[in-house]
Amino acid sequence: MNNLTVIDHPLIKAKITQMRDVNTTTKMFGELVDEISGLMCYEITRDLEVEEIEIETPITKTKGYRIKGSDLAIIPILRAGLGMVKGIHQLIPTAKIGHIGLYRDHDTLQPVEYLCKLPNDLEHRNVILVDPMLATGGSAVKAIEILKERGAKSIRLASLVGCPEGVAAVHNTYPDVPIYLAAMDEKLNEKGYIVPGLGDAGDRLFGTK
Ligand SMILES: O=P(O)(O)OC[C@H]1O[C@H](OP(=O)(O)OP(=O)(O)O)[C@H](O)[C@@H]1O
Ligand SMILES: O=c1cc[nH]c(=O)[nH]1
Ligand SMILES: [Mg+2]
Repeated sequence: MNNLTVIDHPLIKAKITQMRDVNTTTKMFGELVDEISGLMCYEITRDLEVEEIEIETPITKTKGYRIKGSDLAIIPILRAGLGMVKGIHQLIPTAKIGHIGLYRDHDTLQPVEYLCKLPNDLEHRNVILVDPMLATGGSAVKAIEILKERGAKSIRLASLVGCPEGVAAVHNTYPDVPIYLAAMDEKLNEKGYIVPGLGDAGDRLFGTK
C-alpha cells in the first residue's frame, strides 16, 4: 500500500507480542510502548534531510551532519499517545511536544476533542503524530485535520497497531500523510476494537478501566 510502512524487525515483533499478552502488567506495558516507539523512530525519521557542518574532533577538523533545521514536533493524541513520546523525544531532544486530547465516544466511535496545545510554528516543523492504536482511523483523521488547520505541512503518523480500516480512513482523507505501524492487524470487531489487537491501550498504559 502506498505511503504505509509496516516496520518488519524481530525486536519489534517480539515486543508487540509481549504487549498483546493479557498478562502483561501496566509497568511492563509502558516500558514496551516506550521501547517500540524508540525503535520505530529510526524508520520514521529515515527520510529527514541533513545538512553538512564542520566540526573539530580532538584530532582534526572534519565535516559532519545535523538534521536540517532540526525542526520537529512530536504530537501525541491523548491519552494513549503520551506513552510514545519519551522513546522518540530522547532520540530527538530538540523536538517540541504538542498535545491533542481526543477520546472516542463509546457508542458512536466518533472522536471528541477536549484539549489542544500545539507549538505555534507548526508550518516550519516536521510533525510526528503518535497514537498507539489506529482503529477506525477517526481519531487520527481528526488530529490531522487539527494539525493542518494550524498550518502543519509535513505530517507523519506513527501507531503501534493498525488495521486495514484505519489505514484506509487516513489514506482516503489525507493521502499525503505517511503511516508507520509496528503491526498491521486483521480487522475491527463490532465494538471498534482491533482484532487481535491489545485491548484499550490507554487503559492498559494508565491502569484504568
Ligand atoms: O481509530 P479510532 O477508532 O479513532 O480509535 C483509536 C483511538 O482510540 C484510543 O483512544 P481512546 O478513545 O480510548 O482514548 P484514551 O487514549 O484516552 O484511552 C486510541 O488511543 C486512539 O486514540
Ligand atoms: O483496539 C483498540 C481500538 C481503539 N482504541 C484502543 O485503545 N484499542
Ligand atoms: Mg482508551
